[in-house]
Amino acid sequence: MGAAGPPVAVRFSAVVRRFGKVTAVDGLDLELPPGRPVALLGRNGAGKSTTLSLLLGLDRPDSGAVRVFGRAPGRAMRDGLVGAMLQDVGGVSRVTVREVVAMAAAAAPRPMAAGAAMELAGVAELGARRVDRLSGGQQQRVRFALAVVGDPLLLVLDEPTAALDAAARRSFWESLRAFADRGRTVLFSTHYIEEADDNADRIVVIDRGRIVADGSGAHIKRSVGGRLVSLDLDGTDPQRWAELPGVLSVTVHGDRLRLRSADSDATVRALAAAGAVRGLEVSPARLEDAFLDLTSAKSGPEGETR
Ligand SMILES: Nc1ncnc2c1ncn2[C@@H]1O[C@H](COP(=O)(O)OP(=O)(O)OP(=O)(O)O)[C@@H](O)[C@H]1O
Repeated sequence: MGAAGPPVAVRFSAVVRRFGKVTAVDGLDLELPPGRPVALLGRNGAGKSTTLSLLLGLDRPDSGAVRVFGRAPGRAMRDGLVGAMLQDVGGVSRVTVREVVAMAAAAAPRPMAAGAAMELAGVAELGARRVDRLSGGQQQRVRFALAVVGDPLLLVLDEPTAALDAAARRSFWESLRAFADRGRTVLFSTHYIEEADDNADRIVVIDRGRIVADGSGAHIKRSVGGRLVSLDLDGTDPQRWAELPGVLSVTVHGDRLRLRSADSDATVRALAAAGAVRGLEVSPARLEDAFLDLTSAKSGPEGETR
């Protein structure tokens, strides 16, 4: 922890992690200042879980370094600075919610009251219930209570809402924001850009183990930019449109062709000249489009990715 300015919560320096031929994390440089919710966004297999495992000291990089509040990840965990909610946490049987949260509190160096963690997670009224008899959504909330009861400075969550329905998601994010409002750093992974945009101040987009965008939702949208020109597929190879003026990328969604364009007027003129105007629409690029563009195997010309 340096004397100048606040300490960095998380620092990845040139981190590489390979599994056989797969490079799951590919030279990752990332710095998170304390006190903000940050989303790690990427599609399946992008390297999110591996990144979080390295951060938690559950795995080690092949090269590069990971530091959490200036300490080795394992040390930071043992010092109670980090709380985690991972994807595959085995169920606990026979104990009640209150018991399991109290046990976790007893194991932490400087916990909050078990009741406070249950309150924060929205499981205060489930205290006397057996954990193994709760619904999936309720169990997820208990896991959240277990992750926060140590009152960690950094909370790490791997796809925390994967198994939740819409209502459970909403209340989960409320709990998470309430925790972040205590000035804690929160890093969560997700597949969903809307979820990232709604619940994080900063979105780090990762693809093939590399950061392809980093900033607010608005920043990411701007950095991808452009407008979306969509039209009905005409049965020809979509690739033929990749070379049209302005076109940054070409994707196919159902029976629609989507061209993201830096100059939609020029793209539309070229399409019209080629007689391809069926169902033509021009719209601003949405956040979802930006994400797809950043992370889908590019079918158009390689775009600037940062
Ligand atoms: N223990 C492992 N052994 C072999 N390959 C692995 C291992 N862990 C991860 N990988 C591979 O590394 C890549 C990144 O996986 P990772 O689980 O980090 O991605 P992810 O972004 O978390 O994906 P998801 O959203 O599906 O959980 C994938 O290609 C995956 O198959």
